[in-house]
Amino acid sequence: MVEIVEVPVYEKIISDLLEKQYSIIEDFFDLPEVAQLRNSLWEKFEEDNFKKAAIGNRTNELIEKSIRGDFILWLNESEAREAEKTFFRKINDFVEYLNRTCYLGILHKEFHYALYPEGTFYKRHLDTFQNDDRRKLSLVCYLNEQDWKPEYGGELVIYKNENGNEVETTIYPFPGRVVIFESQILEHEVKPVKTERLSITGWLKTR
Ligand SMILES: O=C(O)CCC(=O)C(=O)O
Ligand SMILES: [Fe+2]
Repeated sequence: MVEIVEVPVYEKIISDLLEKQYSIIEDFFDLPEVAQLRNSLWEKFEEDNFKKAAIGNRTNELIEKSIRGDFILWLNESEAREAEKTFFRKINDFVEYLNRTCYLGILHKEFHYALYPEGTFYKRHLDTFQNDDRRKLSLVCYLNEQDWKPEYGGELVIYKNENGNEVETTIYPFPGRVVIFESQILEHEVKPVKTERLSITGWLKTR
C-alpha cells in the first residue's frame, strides 16, 4: 500500500473545487519562476511565434476579434526550456496528486502562453464551447509584473449560479497567482485590458 502524504496546498485546491468549483492559489509560482516564464514568453513573442487566438476547435478555427483578442502560443513539453520545465514539473506533480487522491483520471494536458494587448478582452464563455468535453479543469497562471495594478483591468470574472442567483467573482491577474476551475461548469470572461496582460492558460483533460 502506497502511503499518501497530504500536501496542504493541493488539499486546499481539492476542497475548494468540491465546495465552489474554483480555487485561487497565491504564489503557486514564486516571483523568480514567474519572471523566467515571462522572459520566455517575451522571447517567443519577439520571435513572432504567437498567433491570434481563435475560437472553435483546433481544426476548425475562427478568428473572431469581437469575442477574444489575445495572442497565444501552445507549449510543447518535450521542447520545454528551463523556465517551462519548472512549470511542467509543478503541474505534473499536482496532476499526479489529483490522480492519486481524487481518481479524476487526468490523462492529458494542454497549455498555451497568452498575451492580451491593450484594449483586448475575452467575452463570457465556457471553456468547453470548443466541443471538447474532455476538458475537466481549467488552469490560468498569471505572469504579469510585480507592480500590477487593479486599474490595468483584465480581471477574470467567474460567474456562478447560487440558489438561482448569479454571483460574480472578480480575480485580478497578480503574478504567481493560479486560478483553477471546473471547465464544464463555470462561465467566465476576461474584462478589457488596459495594459498588456500575460499568462499561461491550460486544461487538464480526461482522455
Ligand atoms: O486569462 C484568463 O484569466 C482566462 C483566459 C480564458 O478564459 C481562456 O483562455 O479560456
Ligand atoms: Fe476560458
